[in-house]
Amino acid sequence: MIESLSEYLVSEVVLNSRLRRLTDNAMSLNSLALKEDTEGSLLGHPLDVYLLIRRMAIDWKEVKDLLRTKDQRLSDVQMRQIGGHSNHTNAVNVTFGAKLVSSSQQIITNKELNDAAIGVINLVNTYDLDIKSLANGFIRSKSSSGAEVTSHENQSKLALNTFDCYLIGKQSFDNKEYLNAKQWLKEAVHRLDDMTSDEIIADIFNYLSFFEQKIGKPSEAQKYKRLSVAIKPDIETNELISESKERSVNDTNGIFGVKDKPIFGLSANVYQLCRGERLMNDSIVSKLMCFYLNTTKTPILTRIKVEEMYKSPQIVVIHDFLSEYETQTIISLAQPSVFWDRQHKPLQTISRRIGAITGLNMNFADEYNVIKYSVGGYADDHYDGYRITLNISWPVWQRMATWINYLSDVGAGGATVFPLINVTVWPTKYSAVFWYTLDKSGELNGQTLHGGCPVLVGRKWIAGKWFPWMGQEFRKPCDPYDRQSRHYIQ
Ligand SMILES: O=C(O)CCC(=O)C(=O)O
Ligand SMILES: [Fe+2]
Repeated sequence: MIESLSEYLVSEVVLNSRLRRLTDNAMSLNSLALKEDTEGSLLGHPLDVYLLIRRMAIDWKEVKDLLRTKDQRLSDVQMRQIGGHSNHTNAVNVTFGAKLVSSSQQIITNKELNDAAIGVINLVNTYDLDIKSLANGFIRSKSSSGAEVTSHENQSKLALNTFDCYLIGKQSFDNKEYLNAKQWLKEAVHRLDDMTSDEIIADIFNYLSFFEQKIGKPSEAQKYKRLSVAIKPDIETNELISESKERSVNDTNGIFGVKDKPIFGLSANVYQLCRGERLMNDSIVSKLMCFYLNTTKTPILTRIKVEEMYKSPQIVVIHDFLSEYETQTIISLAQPSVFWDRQHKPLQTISRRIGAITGLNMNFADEYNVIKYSVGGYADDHYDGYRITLNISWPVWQRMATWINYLSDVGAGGATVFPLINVTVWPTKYSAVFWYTLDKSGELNGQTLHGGCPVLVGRKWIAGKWFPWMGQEFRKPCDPYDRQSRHYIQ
């Protein structure tokens, strides 16, 4: 669509500068998005993703309107694909960025724009990002322990404008994150220009007046109110900013600025773990070891580097497990995302190594499940098996263990976290993480709850392999009367 519109515009020579600017912006963002699909490295910044969606939602609507008034020939211009992303991989996309990519049939809707704003808010909350820096295109954490991604390549190509900060501020308000909302709206004020509509300016001042009133600064509130009314005399006053807004503030037990809505996970420590804070007791940490695995079972195994992340239930990271060739093979075969690995030679070799390390029978393992997370993509906390009790029959499809290969490095974020035992596993290309979900008794180990943190910068590719219970009874026999023992690798 962008290309056909552009051709049309060039031929008409009736362009005004506004139209030219809008199309130029969209063209450069569009080529960014297209490049991303083939090279996998662009659109790796939250603002690039947000801005692309905004351009599609807002600017194109404007282009369309401008053209309509100029020339009815717009109807000849095919409103075809946005972004041209039809050949995206079939891998699961748990992300607001990917939503854009897959919704190529239609003009992006306001709902998608709001989702993009929510994506930005989620990242701000999870990684405790400094809003001022982010609005300027930099990713910087407020706290010293948080994500610190300040290198040049992690700066967005474009900073946010008044409308963006206003939209994200309003969305934060709806999420009851009032302090963040206020900060976003202040950023909106800093960016006011003659492109901003009076409607929006008045609304920003109206919100700010409301915030100042709430935190007990009536004179500041008055100041903003005057500004707001000067622009739009008929604007609702503070007191009337609407019943629902008033009520939603009271919902937070009167504490102004409380973040009461986790985006994923059940507990606050999920966020801390995602940010890389160390929460594990020193006494537990001191017992964790790194070692070379000795096995004579297969000659392929020479030096397998194992790092214990937790003792019991045992969670281990296998460093440098895959080669570049093996990694690329899995990624290229990941269409469709589930496939039989037995036909591919490199995959057979990988399987033999996994079998030798874990002691599991690979003939009964699931196929790889390859997942690509884009910026903002995450996996909610979950167990890989079902909670069942011993008095009911043992389903053979119950999952017993999980192996995850990390197929990429991640610019920032994207850790795999176990919030109940304070374990953070950082995704590093070529490495793998492994744990048993079931104890020796056959019961699910309640401490293996885990999730994937939102990707902050870049991409995260993983290939997961689950092991159903069936087929492992001779390798890892269970004992329903042993309620203490766990399974271990080898
Ligand atoms: O993305 C992650 O790090 C975890 C994914 C996961 O737990 C799963 O696919 O079952
Ligand atoms: Fe999982």
